[in-house]
Amino acid sequence: MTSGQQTVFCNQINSKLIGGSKIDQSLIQRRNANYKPNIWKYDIMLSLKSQYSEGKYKTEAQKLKEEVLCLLAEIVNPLAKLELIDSINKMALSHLFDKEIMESLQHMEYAKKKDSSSEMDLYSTALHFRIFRQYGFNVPQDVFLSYMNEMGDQFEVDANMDPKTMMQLFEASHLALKDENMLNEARIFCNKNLKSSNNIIPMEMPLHWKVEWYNTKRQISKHENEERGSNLKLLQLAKLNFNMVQAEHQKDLVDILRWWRKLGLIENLSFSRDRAVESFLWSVGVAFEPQHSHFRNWLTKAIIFIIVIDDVYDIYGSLKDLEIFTNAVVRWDPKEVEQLPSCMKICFWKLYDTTNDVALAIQEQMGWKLPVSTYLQKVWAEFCKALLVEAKWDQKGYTPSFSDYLDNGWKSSGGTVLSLHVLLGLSQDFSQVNDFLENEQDLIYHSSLIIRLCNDLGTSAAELERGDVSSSVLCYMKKENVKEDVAREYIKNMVTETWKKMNKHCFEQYSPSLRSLVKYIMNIARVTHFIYQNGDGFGVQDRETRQQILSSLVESLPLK
Ligand SMILES: CC(C)=CCC/C(C)=C/COP(=O)(O)OP(=O)(O)O
Ligand SMILES: [Mg+2]
Repeated sequence: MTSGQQTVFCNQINSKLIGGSKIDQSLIQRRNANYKPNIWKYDIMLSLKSQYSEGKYKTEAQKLKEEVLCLLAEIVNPLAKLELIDSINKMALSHLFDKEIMESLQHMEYAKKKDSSSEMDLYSTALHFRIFRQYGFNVPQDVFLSYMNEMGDQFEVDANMDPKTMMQLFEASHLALKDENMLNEARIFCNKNLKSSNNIIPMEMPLHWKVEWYNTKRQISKHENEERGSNLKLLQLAKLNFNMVQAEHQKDLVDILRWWRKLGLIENLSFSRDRAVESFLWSVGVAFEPQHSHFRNWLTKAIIFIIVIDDVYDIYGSLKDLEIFTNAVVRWDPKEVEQLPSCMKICFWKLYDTTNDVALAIQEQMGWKLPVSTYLQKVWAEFCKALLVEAKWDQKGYTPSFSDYLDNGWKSSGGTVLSLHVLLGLSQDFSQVNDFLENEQDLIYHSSLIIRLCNDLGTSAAELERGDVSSSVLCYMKKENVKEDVAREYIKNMVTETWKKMNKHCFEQYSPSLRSLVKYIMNIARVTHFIYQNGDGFGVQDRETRQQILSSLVESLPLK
């Protein structure tokens, strides 16, 4: 039976059953997505233990940190200082030097204002522009004006410029805001020229879209190859810090796997993905800093449930089941699931218990008296309601309009669930959570939209094959009557435009703690880029995702 026929069959059963009578579960045909089983041997993962938790390494790292601080203070040349800051960031050390980097940049900005005659070449301009924007300084795009043609609508520079400059310009152009035409031109110019010189410089995702922690080892080895004497201490610190932070992540992972095994959920859901390790990798990508262990624990649990519940809606549940399940989540009431098949009952109970436990843990950890579970429950309800809308479309074989699809799709992406965990787990106080929800909603929306678009770009092929009809790729193809490759290009462009809208939050006058919340929410979008860059990194987890897990969570760096 094809999946389309299955859907029809399911609908007939649904219409027979709706009307209050008890559901005969044996009559319902269930789908199966044939997702591969978990590839990680939990016993081996549970035995992960790193020597880098030992106190002696902390002392060594502190000494190296002080030496790098001296280096940062000593460098007078602005370009050399910016390059050092760039290296610190790329090797995931920025959290150790946040205050000093900010002070250095403020000082540099002041000095530049005093001496505005100093000329910069394109490489320095682009580096300066990117680093300052990253730290919230409102550098105008006009710094690139002298590289534009007279009309100001095209980049007029040598396309054979040295690769280092081209890469720097490429990176800078991704910090553009909406309607910044010069930066848009710069991006188009670099994309075109980098593509044609693909053999010399491999085409990459821009740094601004990359997950800092996933990229750290590569950056360390790049620096090692280009090593200049003065940066030796920085390199030593980066390697040691990587191993020490990884040791913390390993402890977190062990905690999560113990919880996951004890929960005993997946044994009851044969159709669903068992992705505890991959979900943990996701939360490491959102906040890798060692002090955020609790947050990673809470977020990983949420991600595991997003995946499982998504499978319940996309694969297993009949429409009647899904309406009951959604209603139970909306009412947050275990009594509502009586009529469901046992696996869905168990899924609800486990979600209910886990969410309430996480809410209590957040309250305890943060010292809040407010009922955090109400916030979490609401966001789970919104997620399930959006999944129900998609399930109805799919099971009826109905393709929504592109805009209707996206209006629902950003909610079904799970981005709001993830973002709320960021706010609850990483805010300074509860008023900050409420302020953020009131004033910065668009950031949550845009980050969620990127999840939806990247997910659709990565998974639509398999979903189309399975007979699912809701995907931005398909909706756009139908709306515009175009082929798949045209739709994919359009959606890729939408991702770029959405980043521009998110970038505006880089330049708001935020407090440092609010600035980091913005960064963590943007990190959600960055992880999505990684997971779905070459297809479905969650569904098919034995390629890039596996490599990244080994590299980030399992294998330490040899220290010479
Ligand atoms: C953990 C997070 C936030 C994941 C990203 C989006 C998501 C809901 C994936 C579920 O898998 P899927 O590929 O089956 O998604 P969908 O069914 O929505 O297409
Ligand atoms: Mg799905």
